[in-house]
Amino acid sequence: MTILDEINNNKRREVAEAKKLVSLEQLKFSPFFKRKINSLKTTLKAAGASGIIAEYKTKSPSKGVINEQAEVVEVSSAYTAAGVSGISILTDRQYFGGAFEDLAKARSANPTTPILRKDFMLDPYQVYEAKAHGADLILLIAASLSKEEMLELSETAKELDLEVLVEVHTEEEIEKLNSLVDIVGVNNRNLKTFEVDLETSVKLGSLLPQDMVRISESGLSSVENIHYLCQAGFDGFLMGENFMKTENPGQACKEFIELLRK
Ligand SMILES: O=P(O)(O)OC[C@@H](O)[C@@H](O)c1c[nH]c2ccccc12
Repeated sequence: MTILDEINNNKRREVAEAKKLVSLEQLKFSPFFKRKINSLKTTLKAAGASGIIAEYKTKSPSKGVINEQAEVVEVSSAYTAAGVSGISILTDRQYFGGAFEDLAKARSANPTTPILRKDFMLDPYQVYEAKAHGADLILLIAASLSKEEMLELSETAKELDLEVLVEVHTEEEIEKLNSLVDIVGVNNRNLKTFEVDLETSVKLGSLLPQDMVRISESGLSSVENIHYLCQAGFDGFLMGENFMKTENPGQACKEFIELLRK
């Protein structure tokens, strides 16, 4: 069994429990259901966009504890002030130390920044959870879902006016895309082995539909990485650990974007 299988099995149990505690109807009472979303697709294509999507993540299966003292409102607000194009908030508690409250807090602190709910989505119920806690977009990991499941989850997202980011890591997974997908993310990290290779982005990027907004995810740590991927046609760059492993992730992000703009 791979770590991804393990995470997904745990997620199925969590979702079954959550459904017993909070019904879909109850989730719909959240005031966040009434807000209009901030489009990541739009901010990534805007003139002068940094393209940086900064992630809030305190631990991970590949690195263990990354940051013990970070505070989500402080970090996410600093990310926005630094000029990010979007923010990614981990909501998986078991493996990534995340929480729904982190998402809701980041939302309230950053009313105009696009925010991704980063989790392992397997059930339409989770799309409602994302909406109820203030997300603008959801992540669908192609390695975990069939083409049919991806379509069903994409349809639910569209019903709730959420954007859909699909993560791919292999050529075969590109076949699972559908017309409701807003953004494709190429994960440089193999979720089965944790190995990171930027060439994954370059190779799969060339196989994606030309007009598809695309981002490169994981293992990015230098301005050179970003320039390289920009030349390969990428519009966005998802960075977590590089900022979160520092004492002041917001400041690290600010300095990075300043360097990028030089
Ligand atoms: O911390 P990094 O190497 O900069 O990576 C960020 C992000 O890409 C990574 O956290 C990630 C990519 N896809 C995921 C799917 C689930 C959880 C986490 C992820």
